[in-house]
Amino acid sequence: MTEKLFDVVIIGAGPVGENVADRVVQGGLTAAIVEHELVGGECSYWACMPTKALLRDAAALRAARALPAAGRTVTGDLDPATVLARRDRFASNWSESGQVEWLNHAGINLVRGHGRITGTRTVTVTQTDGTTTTVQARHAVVIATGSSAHVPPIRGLADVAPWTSREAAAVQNIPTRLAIIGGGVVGSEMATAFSALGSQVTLVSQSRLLPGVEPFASDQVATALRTAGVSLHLDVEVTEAHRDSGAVYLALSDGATVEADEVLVATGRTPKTKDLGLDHVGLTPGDWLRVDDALAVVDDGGDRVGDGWLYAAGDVNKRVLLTHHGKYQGRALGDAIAVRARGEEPDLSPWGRHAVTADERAATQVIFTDPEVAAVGLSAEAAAAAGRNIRVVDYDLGAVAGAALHADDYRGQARMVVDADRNILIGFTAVGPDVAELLQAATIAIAGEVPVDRLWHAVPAYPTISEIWLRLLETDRGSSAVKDSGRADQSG
Ligand SMILES: Cc1cc2nc3c(=O)[nH]c(=O)nc-3n(C[C@H](O)[C@H](O)[C@H](O)COP(=O)(O)OP(=O)(O)OC[C@H]3O[C@@H](n4cnc5c(N)ncnc54)[C@H](O)[C@@H]3O)c2cc1C
Ligand SMILES: NC(=O)c1ccc[n+]([C@@H]2O[C@H](COP(=O)([O-])OP(=O)(O)OC[C@H]3O[C@@H](n4cnc5c(N)ncnc54)[C@H](O)[C@@H]3O)[C@@H](O)[C@H]2O)c1
Repeated sequence: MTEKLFDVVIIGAGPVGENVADRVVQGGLTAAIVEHELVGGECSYWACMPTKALLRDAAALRAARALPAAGRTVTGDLDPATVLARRDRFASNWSESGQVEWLNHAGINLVRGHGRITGTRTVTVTQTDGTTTTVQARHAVVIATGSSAHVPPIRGLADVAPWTSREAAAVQNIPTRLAIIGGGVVGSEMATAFSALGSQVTLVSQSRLLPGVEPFASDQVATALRTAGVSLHLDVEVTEAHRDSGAVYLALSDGATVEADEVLVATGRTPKTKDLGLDHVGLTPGDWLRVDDALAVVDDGGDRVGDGWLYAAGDVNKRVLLTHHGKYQGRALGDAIAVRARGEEPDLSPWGRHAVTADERAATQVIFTDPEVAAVGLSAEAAAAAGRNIRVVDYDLGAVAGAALHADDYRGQARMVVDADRNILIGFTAVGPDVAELLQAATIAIAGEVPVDRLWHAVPAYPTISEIWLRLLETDRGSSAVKDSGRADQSG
């Protein structure tokens, strides 16, 4: 057995673990990162990048077809093989060499193998040949082990060899018929992608589509999927699955049966904490890790584990299961650990240098369906449930001149949620073609707590889709209802 000593030990070299390690090293400490699969994690090889590559060609095709002359130049269909080849490049052909090179360049020590906590500030790493290395941390151990697909206990499901998001993201042969269980972000994006790539898609979900976003956004995505030929069974459960002569059959709670060639399970995530040695620190293996404001791991009573040497960042702490928020946590945490190692206190006040305030107040997400959904902060429902005194302002995006110019028959909607007591924005959602890039303006307004009256002076350029801001602000002041009356305002 080998023994090693570093200032900080991080378990998991996904995007979050890499960011923690980078900030720790930038702060003058030594760091080891433990990885048992590919350096780069889920996002790089089976999630964000490959899935967006599966979706991008179809979005470009739709954009061209929404214009009369450009649309006439598009005469063929998507070639799945070419799309998959580009997807392979965006998954780095499942090679981690570039990421390992980056670790070396950043001065981060890679320890290969499966990490388990075996004592105070101690991680034991087991290599595939069974040899072990004990890695001791002077200051902190950070768990950044991420999450994997949750497969629900539906009778027969495990026996039909269901796909998870991994098999879908790395698909080599597009199935003729694809059934999807789950209508969240993964289910909706995969339905969009596989339908565009030629599969006949049937999606079954026990809730409405995209239950986490404003209902008007889910409705528009559901309508578009149905128009594209996707069969949606919403608010319905799958009661049983079986395979017969190659085909998969799903029995639904409303009596219907779905027949497909493959079935994708997209019903949420489970934390990678089962075999992590959590029992050595009094926690239950398999649970999500609870953390406090400093991202220190706490027990059920809210007390820090040990004397506060154990932290958790990214998917595994269940705060926000998104790469960019996990990386944000990783930057804050890495810097805070370095500050503490110097004997100083981190700034954990709201919006402070080492706080992760945006997780609660300004979490951002783009869902790359067609139309896209872009959301930040609170939905109207979540704000009301939190007891906030709010104003909700809606506007038809298709009535904005820039949007009408962008695509014929542009359909979309935007909503801002205003804290009526403080007169600041606390939520924004847009649904429509190419709304992703609208999000950062809303994010800055929310994180900056910019008074709505000052937003009047952020004048959007004409004719861009960003003029939605002017229209929302006018509507908030009650001054535009007559002028636009749901038609494109082409006068500016
Ligand atoms: C299909 C899909 C699409 C997505 N698309 C997006 C998107 O477009 N944008 C977005 O922001 N988010 C997206 N996400 C979410 C995103 O993938 C995750 O939020 C992100 O990967 C979390 O990063 P992480 O570092 O916490 O965990 P991971 O990326 O899962 O990395 C954890 C790492 O830890 C390693 N590990 C685990 N246990 C051990 C152990 N005991 N010892 C050693 N190593 C270990 C794993 O092998 C892995 O490399 C998507 C998710 C899915 C499923
Ligand atoms: N563009 C992006 O940012 C992006 C893309 C993909 C995934 N992600 C992240 O990955 C995570 C996982 O996504 P997900 O879609 O797996 O989870 P999710 O929690 O977003 O959605 C799960 C869906 O499955 C349904 N469901 C659960 N159990 C079911 C059952 N037994 N039968 C039928 N339906 C059932 C739920 O009602 C819900 O609609 C999310 O947190 C998401 O943010 C992000």
